[in-house]
Amino acid sequence: MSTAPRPPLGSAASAVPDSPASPAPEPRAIVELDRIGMEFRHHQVLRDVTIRVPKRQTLCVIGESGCGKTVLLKLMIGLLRPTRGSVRFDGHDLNRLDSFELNQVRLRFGFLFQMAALFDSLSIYDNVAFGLREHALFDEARIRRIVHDRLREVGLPPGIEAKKPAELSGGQRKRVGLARALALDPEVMLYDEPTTGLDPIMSDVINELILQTQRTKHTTGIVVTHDMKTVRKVADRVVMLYPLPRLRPDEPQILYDGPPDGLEDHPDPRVRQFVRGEAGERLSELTQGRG
Ligand SMILES: Nc1ncnc2c1ncn2[C@@H]1O[C@H](COP(=O)(O)OP(=O)(O)OP(=O)(O)O)[C@@H](O)[C@H]1O
Repeated sequence: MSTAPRPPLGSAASAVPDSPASPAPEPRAIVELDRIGMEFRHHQVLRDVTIRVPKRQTLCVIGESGCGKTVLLKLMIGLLRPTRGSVRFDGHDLNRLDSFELNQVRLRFGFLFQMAALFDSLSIYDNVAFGLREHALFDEARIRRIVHDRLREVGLPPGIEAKKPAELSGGQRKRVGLARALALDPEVMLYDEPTTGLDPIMSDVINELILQTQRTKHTTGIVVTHDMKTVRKVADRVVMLYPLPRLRPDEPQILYDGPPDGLEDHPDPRVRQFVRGEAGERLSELTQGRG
């Protein structure tokens, strides 16, 4: 058995030369979900969902609580395997990768979790350095520079490095989480409800940082959010999912896929109600135990 280190996964699609006669190609998708179905012990959460995310796009995924948005993010990085359909990253079918290759793919993602998910017992410095050390890519002097730079980019002073997460505000913890997610220069950033629990000003700071990341680092962004201000500020495109229990079997689960400015006056009242935050029939449905 060979013990030689394997080269990093390359781009499968880039190996295909462009034909000079062919029309301008569609921007290449970096993340592709193709006819995904997802069930947990007979509880079906996603049905026949297809989403292609081109490089550098910022996609916001919206929809009622429980419709499967976080599951979608986990499928994209292979933390969950779909019951049906395929997930591809930069041309590679995640289902066909072994654990080494899947790890190589995950290195190309940054993930800002809902509650920032910092390690309480570690200092802020060690939290941001964690992934850099785990992957043993750099010496400590280089790690120190990267940690300083990332904390500065998210607007946190150097004095914060020695503190523990419990000493920080929610907004500061989110920014540390972002600094950590950006430490390895990811090509794709996944944000799971990045502004939940923050005041309006701090929410806007986080939205600005998402925009800044997209503009200066040219990352692809996938943002799961309930916050329509985030959608209006950062999205190039919006996908709205609907909870399966409230759909007919023949209805598509994606109610909307398009630019953010098409949401407000969309013909489907379920889309309009969601973006305007109107309860509509929901209160009576909930009181009748149908929600
Ligand atoms: N590992 C799991 N095992 C069993 N069920 C799961 C698992 N992960 C998610 N689910 C179920 O899948 C459904 C969708 O969950 P998900 O977290 O994706 O919803 P969401 O749209 O992100 O909701 P919210 O907006 O409230 O965060 C829920 O009913 C949840 O209970």
